This record gives sequence, C-alpha cells and structure tokens, in this order.
Amino acid sequence: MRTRIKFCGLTRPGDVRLAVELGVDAIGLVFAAGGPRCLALDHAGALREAIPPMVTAVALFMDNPGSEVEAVVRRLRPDLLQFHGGEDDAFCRGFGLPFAKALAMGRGPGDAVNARKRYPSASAFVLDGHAPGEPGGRGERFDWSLVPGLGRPVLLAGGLSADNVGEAVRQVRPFAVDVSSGIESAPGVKDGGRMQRFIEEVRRADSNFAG
Ligand SMILES: O=C(O)c1ccccc1N[C@@H]1O[C@H](COP(=O)(O)O)[C@@H](O)[C@H]1O
Repeated sequence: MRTRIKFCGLTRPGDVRLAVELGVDAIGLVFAAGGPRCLALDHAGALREAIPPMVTAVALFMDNPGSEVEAVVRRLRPDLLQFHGGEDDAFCRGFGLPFAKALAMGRGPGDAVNARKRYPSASAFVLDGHAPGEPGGRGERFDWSLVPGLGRPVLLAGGLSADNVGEAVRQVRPFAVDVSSGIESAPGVKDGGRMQRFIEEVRRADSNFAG
C-alpha cells in the first residue's frame, strides 16, 4: 500500500495548488494560536478553496476553545480535524467530524500508552516528536523504534524532510507521513523543490515494498 502524504501549515494559495499538483493526499491548515503558521479565518477560506475534492482538508488545533473549532468547521467544512493539545476524546468528537489525535513521543512512548482507550473515537493517531506538555510542530524527530501498535492508522510526524523520510517509511511503514517545517524555506513558506523531493523520496521508499 502506498504511503499517504500530508503537508501541513500551508499559508499561501500558490503553495496549496503546487502541493496538489505534486500529488499530496492531505493539506493541513493550522489554527494553533501563536505559531508562524496560524491562520485567520478569512485567509484560511482562500486556502480551503484551493483544496479540490479528493484531497483531504485537515484543520489543526492545539487547545483552542470549542467556539473557535466550531467557527472553523462551519466556515471551512474540513474533512478531518487534528488535535495537538490536551483535548480529551469528548472534546475532539464533539464537532461531528472524524479526528486524528496527536501523541507526544519526545520522551518515549508514554503518551501513547492506553491511547486507544483514552481516544476511542479517534480515526487515526499522529505521532509527533515533541515532549508531553510541550507544543508540537517544532521539527523534532523521535526514536522511530518506539512506534507502538495503536490499532488505528498512524501518521508519522516530527522532523521529517526529504533527507530522512525514505528511511522513516522503510523502518516504520506508517499509514501516512505528515510534514510541516521540513518542506519550508522559512516558517509558513513552503518550498516547491523541498515539497517535490519529499514526495519523490516517499514514492522511492514505497517502491521497495511493491509486490
Ligand atoms: O504546523 C504547525 O505549525 C503546528 C503547530 C502546532 C502544532 C502542530 C503543528 N504541526 C504539526 O506538527 C507535526 C510535526 O511538524 P514538523 O514537520 O516537525 O514541523 C505535524 O503533525 C504537523 O501537522
């Protein structure tokens, strides 16, 4: 099975269009407050319009109030929600959309323990490289040998780039890979060459497993 690819934290419609042309499976729009990729709702509307049907539109949050999540859901109609903070299962499922819950793998697999029980409604888990209690999306890789069996699709994240994603796919065989900073020339500014190389490296690794 080919590895799905999600690009996250896009802030320019041209980057979205290029990512789609290159063949990305999912695009993440960030509403986690304070970071360089955090979008205002009006601006996010223009990005959402550039995501065509059959490419998954993901809205990413980190301990946002429910009213903000609701406003994004109403306005953008994302396909999937991604939660990166301390949100519990009841909060995450409360918006009537499938969701992926991020788990902090930066200090070992602790946050993943009982994740299936803590998040029975999660459609997938994102494994990120930050430590528990710290914000994600910081380009931090973790020890991939610690990836646990979670019984749900895993999106491998944290410090991925064209230089290491092939090794990640070969070692972990995740359902998907998720990258933000590793395809940028500056925070929030995606780089066409890096996006293209990232996808090529994933496809090259996938070809090792083609039957
Ligand atoms: O992309 C962001 O700005 C972001 C902000 C807050 C939380 C998560 C964020 N992105 C997600 O973080 C991981 C790893 O990102 P990186 O490739 O290491 O920079 C990934 O799941 C992004 O979707």
